[in-house]
Amino acid sequence: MKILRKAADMKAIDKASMSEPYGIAPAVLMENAGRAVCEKGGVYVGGWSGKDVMILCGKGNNGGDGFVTARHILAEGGRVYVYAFGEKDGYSDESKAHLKTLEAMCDGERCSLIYYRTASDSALLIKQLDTCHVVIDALLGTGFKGELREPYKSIVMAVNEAAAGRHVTVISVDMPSGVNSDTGAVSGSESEEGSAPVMADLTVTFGAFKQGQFLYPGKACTGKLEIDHIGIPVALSEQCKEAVFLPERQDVIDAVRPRRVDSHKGTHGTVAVLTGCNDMAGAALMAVDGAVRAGAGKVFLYTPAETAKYCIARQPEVMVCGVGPTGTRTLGGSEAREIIDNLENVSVLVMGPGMGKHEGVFDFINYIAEKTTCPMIIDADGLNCLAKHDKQAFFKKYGKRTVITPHPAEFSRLSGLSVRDIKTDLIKAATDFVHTYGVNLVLKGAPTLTVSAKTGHVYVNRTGNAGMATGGMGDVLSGITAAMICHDGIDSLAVAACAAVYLHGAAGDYCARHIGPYGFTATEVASAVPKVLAQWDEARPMPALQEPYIMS
Ligand SMILES: NC(=O)C1=CN([C@@H]2O[C@H](COP(=O)(O)OP(=O)(O)OC[C@H]3O[C@@H](n4cnc5c(N)ncnc54)[C@H](OP(=O)(O)O)[C@@H]3O)[C@@H](O)[C@H]2O)[C@@H](O)CC1
Ligand SMILES: [K+]
Repeated sequence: MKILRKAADMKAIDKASMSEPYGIAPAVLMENAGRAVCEKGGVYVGGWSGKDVMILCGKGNNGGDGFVTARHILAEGGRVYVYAFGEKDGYSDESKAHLKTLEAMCDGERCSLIYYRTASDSALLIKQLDTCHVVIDALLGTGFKGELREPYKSIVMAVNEAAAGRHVTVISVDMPSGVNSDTGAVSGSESEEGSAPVMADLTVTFGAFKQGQFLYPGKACTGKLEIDHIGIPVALSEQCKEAVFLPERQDVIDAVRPRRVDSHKGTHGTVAVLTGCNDMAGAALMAVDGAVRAGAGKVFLYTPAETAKYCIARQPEVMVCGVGPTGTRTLGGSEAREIIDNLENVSVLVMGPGMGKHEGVFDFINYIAEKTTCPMIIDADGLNCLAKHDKQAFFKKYGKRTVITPHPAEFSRLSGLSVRDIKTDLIKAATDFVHTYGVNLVLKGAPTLTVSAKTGHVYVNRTGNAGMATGGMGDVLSGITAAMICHDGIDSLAVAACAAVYLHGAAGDYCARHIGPYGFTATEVASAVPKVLAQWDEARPMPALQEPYIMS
């Protein structure tokens, strides 16, 4: 599974590479970084020969990578215009060494080096932009934070205009300048006069992916993303204490193992969805649909007697139980007491979707939690009611066996943070909450994050699309999550939730491909789940029991 890093992690890895026992010279990592940009960038632009390339080098080590890139592009037949924004003496030793070599190669024809100082340098730069084919953005990497300052602000604006108007290709070194590598926050979002970040066509990153390349809005600036390991020792790049992971398709396929051929419905768990109110039967039906489609062995729906009328026979595979006497329209404490004995053999509970905002919801959930021991998924109205009660006490008792699945507005109510603050540093908001309350969290959005209460590990999901930004998707996800918790071979709530989120997004992607970019429904996403599972089966080697030599 790929690991996403922060700037501080990269600094520590960089330092450890240079220290005992490895002792890699800093100039070597920089050399490898610059060479990687030339190689991967060359493939992207169809070779450097005959290309005019502007290389913008900032004051830090990102700029140093730019000096090396220039030398390699030159060797590949490109013409380079290098702008250095730092003072010669202000660069790090390794950047200085590479700058010195580049300086010796300048002939004013194929290689020019301009120390950017005044407005006249800016005029020259903007004029040269007109004729360049490619811009290499080595202004700012992992060292960037806040808002772009001048002169970068005006230069980045000119580069973006050239890219939009003249189709100049922009290749960013490590990070698009103006994107925070930890949070994905971008320059220009805080004030109207702020400057937008570089909009890269390609970003070549080093050693590890950075968190900000996978979080919006930074993700939208990154373009195609390539990685080069630049010779960092594997043991260092694989260290994963408190890591943020990027699960890939194969990771999820490995976790969601195929069913045993001799399995039966008892092997695949019993899901009880306890939810619904008044006439809000849709959310409950979509939650059970998610559980059925993702393979739960048996699915029960316990819903108020009045709601049950709409649910019975809508999905014949589901056993619908109306709770309370005729006329019961909500679930509260007395309804919980009525059904508790039926929940003895349930493998996982789902509560919250379409449950309503009345006071009884908390009594219901609290009583069920107290009298059961199985995993619970709490979503939507279940979360809104917890936000109003003593969530600290609730999660202290039940957090470890609970998965909560809020969207940002629900998470805002739970955490007390504004939606804006949550989005400004999504990973911090999510991990702080899990550290405080000790509950497994699925924070829905683009991207959805899953955080494990047990390990603190964060999983950033890559599947899904904007067509899924519509009602009912979260209800379906809660059902899929329940089925994944029951799935034979998955023994961690966080891994089950992470697999469910990936599967749900992949089913949404299937719908976007086969139905349309949007306009598909949550029910259609649930129906696409078995199709994605079939694709995963095709990607696996044949199960041992079906191999011909055993059959004969
Ligand atoms: N394994 C590794 O880690 C390796 C890393 N390598 C490379 O090093 C890069 C990290 O280098 P780094 O630490 O020198 O930081 P970097 O991104 O050049 O920026 C520092 C400069 O940014 C400036 N600045 C900050 N905010 C600003 C703003 N808002 N607006 C304007 N300026 C702003 C800040 O200025 P100051 O605030 O100090 O005045 C300072 O001058 C990394 O991304 C990768 O490319 C490779 O060489 C190989 C191995
Ligand atoms: K950059």
